[in-house]
Amino acid sequence: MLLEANGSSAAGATAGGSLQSICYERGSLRLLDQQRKLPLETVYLDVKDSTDGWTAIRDMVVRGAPAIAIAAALSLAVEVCNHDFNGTSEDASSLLIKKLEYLVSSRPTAVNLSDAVEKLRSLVLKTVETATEAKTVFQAYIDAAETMLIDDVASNKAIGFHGAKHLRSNLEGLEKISVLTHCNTGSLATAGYGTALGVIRALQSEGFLEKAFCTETRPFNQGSRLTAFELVHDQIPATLIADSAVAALMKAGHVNAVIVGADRIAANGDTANKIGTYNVAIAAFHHGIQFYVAAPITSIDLSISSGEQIVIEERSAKELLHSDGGRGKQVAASGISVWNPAFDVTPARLITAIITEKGVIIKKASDEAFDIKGFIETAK
Ligand SMILES: CSC[C@H]1O[C@H](OP(=O)(O)O)[C@H](O)[C@@H]1O
Repeated sequence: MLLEANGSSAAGATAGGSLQSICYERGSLRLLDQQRKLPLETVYLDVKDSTDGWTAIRDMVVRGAPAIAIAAALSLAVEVCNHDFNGTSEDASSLLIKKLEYLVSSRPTAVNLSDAVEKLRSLVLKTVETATEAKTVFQAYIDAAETMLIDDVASNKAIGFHGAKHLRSNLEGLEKISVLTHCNTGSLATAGYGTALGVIRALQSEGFLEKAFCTETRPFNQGSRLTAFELVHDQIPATLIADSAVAALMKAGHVNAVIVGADRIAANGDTANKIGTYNVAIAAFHHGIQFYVAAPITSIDLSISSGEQIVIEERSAKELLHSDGGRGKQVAASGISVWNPAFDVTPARLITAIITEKGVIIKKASDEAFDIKGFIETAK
């Protein structure tokens, strides 16, 4: 059961004054409850084990493709760190793999979770080949899970660097640019700094950002509750708009580029992201506005050839029937049916380029699809 940590932290600012959704030290994991109204309600929940981790991910206490993967891995790390275990190294391996397979069932669309689980599973199987004690297997697992937390921030800063550099060279003639983003892809969706919001942070730090526009991102309101909070916290010039105002803002000439995150990118570049992203991409295409996806390589799923194969999570009707992403008062009439997909797929032909920590993936002029496999092979 998720318990509120005694005494919530200051308004979300933790290590180094930056916002963090994941507060971890060996043996202890606390997650910022992102169902709440940030920054008015800043509550951290204690996560004691993988069951708490699964619940926190399913309930979107923690959300965001990279953050989901890291929270899952660390929830199991605190479980094995704090529980006595009397089995063999083989027993430890079996326990970890069983718990990892359970964690991956918490949310289906973001590939980062299954990617992290597969990497950790392989590490456990390799470790147990030579380990003579259970604690050796557990220690290797904990070290690997902690490394994911550390590596993610560095990855996001590299995404920010490559993204800002690419936009500055591809939006020549503009002293500063205004960028629109959808959902939340910042420190509250990752281990810190963010992906698409990381590019916005990099543009701001280089003096190239005029303004960031963020959409509310109904029905969970990641934009109005989370992205607006991050932008205000970092004193980045920003304006919040309704999802339905995107096309009008573009038509008025206020948007120079769009940058969004990703939950799963297929081998051809088709990208699953928060519901509403496809709408934004169509509007950008109609208005001749560059549309960028920013994501770590761990968001790429080369096992699927196109977005048709991406499983789209459908969430509770309550998120639409009630206010505040489902936690508030009822607003829609009882008896109305609801369709509430949490993601949609933007076809590669509507995406200008994909910004990763290894560099920017572009299409050959005439192509509608990306050669992502080729990029990854050369980026190694
Ligand atoms: C860097 S976060 C990537 C991605 O995850 C978000 O989904 P959710 O809030 O449901 O976890 C959103 O699609 C972001 O773009």
